[in-house]
Amino acid sequence: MSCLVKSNYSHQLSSTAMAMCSSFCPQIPNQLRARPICPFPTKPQFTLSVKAFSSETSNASSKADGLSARIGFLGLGIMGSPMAQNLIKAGCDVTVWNRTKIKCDPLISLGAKYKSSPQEVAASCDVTFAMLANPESALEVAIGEHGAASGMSSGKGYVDVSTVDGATSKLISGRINATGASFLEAPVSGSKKPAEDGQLIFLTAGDKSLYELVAPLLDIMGKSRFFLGDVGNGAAMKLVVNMIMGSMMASFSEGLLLSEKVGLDPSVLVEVVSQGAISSPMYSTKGPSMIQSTYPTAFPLKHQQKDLRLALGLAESVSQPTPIAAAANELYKVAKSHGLSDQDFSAVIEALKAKLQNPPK
Ligand SMILES: NC(=O)C1=CN([C@@H]2O[C@H](COP(=O)(O)OP(=O)(O)OC[C@H]3O[C@@H](n4cnc5c(N)ncnc54)[C@H](OP(=O)(O)O)[C@@H]3O)[C@@H](O)[C@H]2O)C=CC1
Ligand SMILES: O=CC(=O)O
Repeated sequence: MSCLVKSNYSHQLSSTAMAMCSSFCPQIPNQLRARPICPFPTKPQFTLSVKAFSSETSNASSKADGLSARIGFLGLGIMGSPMAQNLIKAGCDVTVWNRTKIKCDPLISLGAKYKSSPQEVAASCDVTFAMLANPESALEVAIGEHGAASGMSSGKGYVDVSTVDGATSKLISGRINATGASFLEAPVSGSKKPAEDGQLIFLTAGDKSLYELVAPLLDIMGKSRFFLGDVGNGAAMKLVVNMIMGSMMASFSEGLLLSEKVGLDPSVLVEVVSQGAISSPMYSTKGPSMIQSTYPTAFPLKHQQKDLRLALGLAESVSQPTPIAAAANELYKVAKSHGLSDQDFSAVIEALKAKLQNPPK
């Protein structure tokens, strides 16, 4: 396993690193170049890999001359839109597709190209990212009719950043590899704001060469990246992290409601929690709106429940007891059944309120 973190690097990029960064994103503005957005290791290992993406030219030097990698982005929801936007703002050549076409428009106005199917995006790009809702949509977009796989071929790369289970990821990987292309799973930890701020954490696994090749792009969208080995390990890491997060939010919800019931001010609870050993940015950012019973969506509740469901499946596959996550999952299911799927996952607190626990007959 290896991990690279933006802040671990010197803010002064080596000239080689800058040249490599430029080969992907030739128009990175100077103010971004001054920041450590392309934190290469001191020994860049990209020269040969860059050639692999250069489908219109066969030598790396012409690539460095400005024939930048063409990047596809499939899925422009809460996460995909800001991620693609950061690539565009960094000067990358980005082609977008989204099932609901209108969500492409803001990115097209920023300079993105548009293609009308995942197949066309993959066919016209060197590396294609996909950020989709769940295993079903990730499969449909990757290997369904007019899916990305049908536009892939040797020398191209497919990077799935959606949160799915390992079996889904392996299925997609197999179909992508069968075209001669490379596959990397790279689910992200971090929500809407980290996506906007380029502060995501990438949990990658699969083709190491592709990982190294797209590292400068991951560094535009994120603050750190882990390479975890074989396909399935990135998905598993993401599901374990989100299993913990879902349980934490359910427990926090119980605490907020209990504090209020016994006459305490839940805002003070949020403050106390924020100063102690269980402090988490999640509690301090979401606590105040939860107290107001408002749940502006950053991470949709339906996705958190999907992640708990997939994590429970993962746990079952290795006979690992996870009773706390199982209980939390039931709460998210209750919340979903009351129409809260598209609210932020902090709306799980509603499932603990008497009116939802004992709905009127
Ligand atoms: N939001 C967050 O905080 C985080 C989310 N994630 C994960 O990232 C992924 C995306 O999340 P997020 O952006 O929040 O989700 P959204 O619900 O905002 O976006 C989902 C995307 O998937 C597309 N989609 C859904 N079903 C299909 C389908 N059948 N065919 C084609 N496209 C489809 C949607 O297209 P359309 O616009 O047409 O509906 C949209 O582009 C999920 O796996 C989630 O678990 C990971 C980290 C944080
Ligand atoms: O998957 C959600 C997140 O915040 O990470």
